[in-house]
Amino acid sequence: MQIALAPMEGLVDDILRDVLTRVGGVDWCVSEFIRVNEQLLPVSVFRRIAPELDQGARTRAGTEMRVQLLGSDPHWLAENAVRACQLGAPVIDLNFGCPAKTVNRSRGGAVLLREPELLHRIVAAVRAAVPAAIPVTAKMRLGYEDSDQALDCARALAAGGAAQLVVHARTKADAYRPPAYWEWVARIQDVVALPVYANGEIWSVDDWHRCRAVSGVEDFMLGRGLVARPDLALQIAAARAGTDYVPLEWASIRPLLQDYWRQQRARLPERFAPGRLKQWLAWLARSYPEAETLFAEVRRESDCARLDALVGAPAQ
Ligand SMILES: Cc1cc2nc3c(=O)[nH]c(=O)nc-3n(C[C@H](O)[C@H](O)[C@H](O)COP(=O)(O)O)c2cc1C
Repeated sequence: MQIALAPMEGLVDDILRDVLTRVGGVDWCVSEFIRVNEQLLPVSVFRRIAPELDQGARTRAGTEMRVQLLGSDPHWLAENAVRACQLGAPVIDLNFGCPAKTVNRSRGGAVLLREPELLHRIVAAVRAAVPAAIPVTAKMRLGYEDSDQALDCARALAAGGAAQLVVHARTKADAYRPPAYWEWVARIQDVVALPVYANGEIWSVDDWHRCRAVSGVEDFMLGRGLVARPDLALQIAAARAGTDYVPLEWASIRPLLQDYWRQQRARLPERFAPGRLKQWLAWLARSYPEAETLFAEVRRESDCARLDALVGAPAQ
């Protein structure tokens, strides 16, 4: 079984990847998407979105970080994939699932799922351009309005040379509304010979048990569930191994939040750092009552020094 941390643009940046992968149980993670238009992006863009490239494409915990590209032009995706590889990307992941309006108006993300033939051309172009040793992988939703073409899309990605497929088991029209249709992961795995990961709505070990039973696959990608409960991957690994595991309590999570805040504060201007803190804390508040209390205290606070006092200093 492999467990991956999902790419989440605007939320799972390198700092959160650092903190979450240090908790453990995550086999690999992915950068936020790098938007590719009709140009070769400067090296600085890759370094900004995927700073781990400068440390062997690994988080501090040693977890592999893959680079995700999003776009619709096979040629320019291939050119930028080559650059990412030159900078050290161990895997190129292609995003065919982003539901954001701006992204889809300019033809990227989930809208491409209406055109399986284009999916094939994109993967094939990237596959042909990057070194043979670098896997090209894909992440897809089930479709745009409906899942009528889901199997065709998966087949097209496989035929184009994708080495692995993550299926976020919902259409663009479903947005993030539960449920996730894990049965579609099984249908997709039936028609392609590459490893398929199930993704969507795994918030707990119980969800994982059900997802595993319904999808039939053995590999999983966790997004919001892991952001809200940082040891979810460890909980799942223990459940799979049949070993005892005591879930982390807030006393163990709080130092992670403190470290996250310290890193965000060191990087961001004072007016942006509080937003980042509140964003993660809002997710943690779903799992830990103490985080809910802390969130209520910080939500209207924008002064970084006062937030330092509320969040507390990380133990050195
Ligand atoms: C805030 C946010 C940002 C996301 N950004 C990306 C992204 O950059 N690339 C991508 O492939 N998927 C992105 N996704 C989708 C997630 O990777 C994942 O497929 C989705 O959240 C479902 O999994 P979950 O239910 O475990 O969260 C994003 C999702 C959210 C909520």
